[in-house]
Amino acid sequence: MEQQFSRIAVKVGSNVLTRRDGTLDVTRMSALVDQIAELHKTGVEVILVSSGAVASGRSEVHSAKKLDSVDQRQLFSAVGQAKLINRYYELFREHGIPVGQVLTMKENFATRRHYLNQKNCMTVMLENGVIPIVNENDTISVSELMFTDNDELSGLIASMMDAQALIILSNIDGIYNGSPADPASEVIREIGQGKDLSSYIQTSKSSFGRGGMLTKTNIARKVADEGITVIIANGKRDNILVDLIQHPESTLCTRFTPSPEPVSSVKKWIAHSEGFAKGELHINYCATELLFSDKAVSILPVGIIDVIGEFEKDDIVRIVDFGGKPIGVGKANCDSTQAREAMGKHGKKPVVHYDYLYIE
Ligand SMILES: Nc1ncnc2c1ncn2[C@@H]1O[C@H](COP(=O)(O)OP(=O)(O)O)[C@@H](O)[C@H]1O
Ligand SMILES: N[C@@H](CCC(=O)OP(=O)(O)O)C(=O)O
Repeated sequence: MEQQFSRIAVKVGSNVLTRRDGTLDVTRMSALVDQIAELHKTGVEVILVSSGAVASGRSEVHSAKKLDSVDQRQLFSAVGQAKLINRYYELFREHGIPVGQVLTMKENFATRRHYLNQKNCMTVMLENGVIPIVNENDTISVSELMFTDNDELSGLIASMMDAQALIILSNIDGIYNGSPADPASEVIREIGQGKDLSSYIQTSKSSFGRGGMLTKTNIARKVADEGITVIIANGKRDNILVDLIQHPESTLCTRFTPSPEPVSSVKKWIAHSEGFAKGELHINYCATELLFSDKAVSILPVGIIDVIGEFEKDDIVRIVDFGGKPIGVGKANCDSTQAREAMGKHGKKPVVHYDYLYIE
């Protein structure tokens, strides 16, 4: 049977991999590994983004003194990640598939150079038949250096690796159109572009999860807007991965319709760089109108009314419209002093070139 996708990213949430008492659910892991191995053997390249380090370390160490939340996370993840990757290594070895560990953090996506280094690492792994198993490096990513959760990380990875699909496996069948606990609620099967889901999403999270359904939904929409199919499905259901790929019509899940327009690799990087912005370019009404038209336009000094913050050439800057609303991000073509000097003037070089501009 012809398969729809040749490269996918699969994100497995903590709750899929852990039992209620917080111990690692090796039976579930084994079932997921069997499915990934089956897809791998049919020629689908899989990048696995796996949570579960903290959850699996929790049962291994019992500290004599009370630990604060940062110490706990660092201790449990250091122990738990070793346990997790060891299990994966053994399970994939039974299928004759080599795996490699990629531990990363938010900062590694901030500069284009680090970004491309990571991309190269995973590309060379895939080219050599190695399945990358990615997780956040929880031992050193604390507070503002942390990803919201691994859903955010999986979105960045799917985008960076030009995956055709991102499958987010949680402990729920998809996004419900009401409280998941309400029997009248149903799974929304397809979510088109521009659909606002905020009224459906409860703030509740599963017991070991970090971000909840809201981050999943936000990240899913952003990634789908880059032309990548995003699927949210239940990782606790038997054979879910294989069914999603081989029987997409009859398998329960929520699917985000991907944008039909391809987005360039550099624009994908910029799209996910909002959190690294070093400054702001405030633009006038006319420039805002032009940015939302069909034309490919750059941010020219003549349309800039204010430059906030200090930034260097190639830093990420936020684009703010005439009403003070952030509307996008871009890579600066000059530093903030040069931008201020050129502001409001005609005939000057773009401060952000169209190729390095992402408007939301
Ligand atoms: N409308 C909704 N549809 C589905 N799940 C929802 C909804 N609103 C809130 N949730 C909650 O989101 C949880 C999944 O998010 P999360 O706890 O982050 O999981 P994971 O650990 O897999 O990342 C579900 O278990 C559910 O309790
Ligand atoms: N890096 C953490 C993942 C935490 C996290 O984001 O969990 P989840 O919300 O279940 O995807 C770990 O491995 O425990």
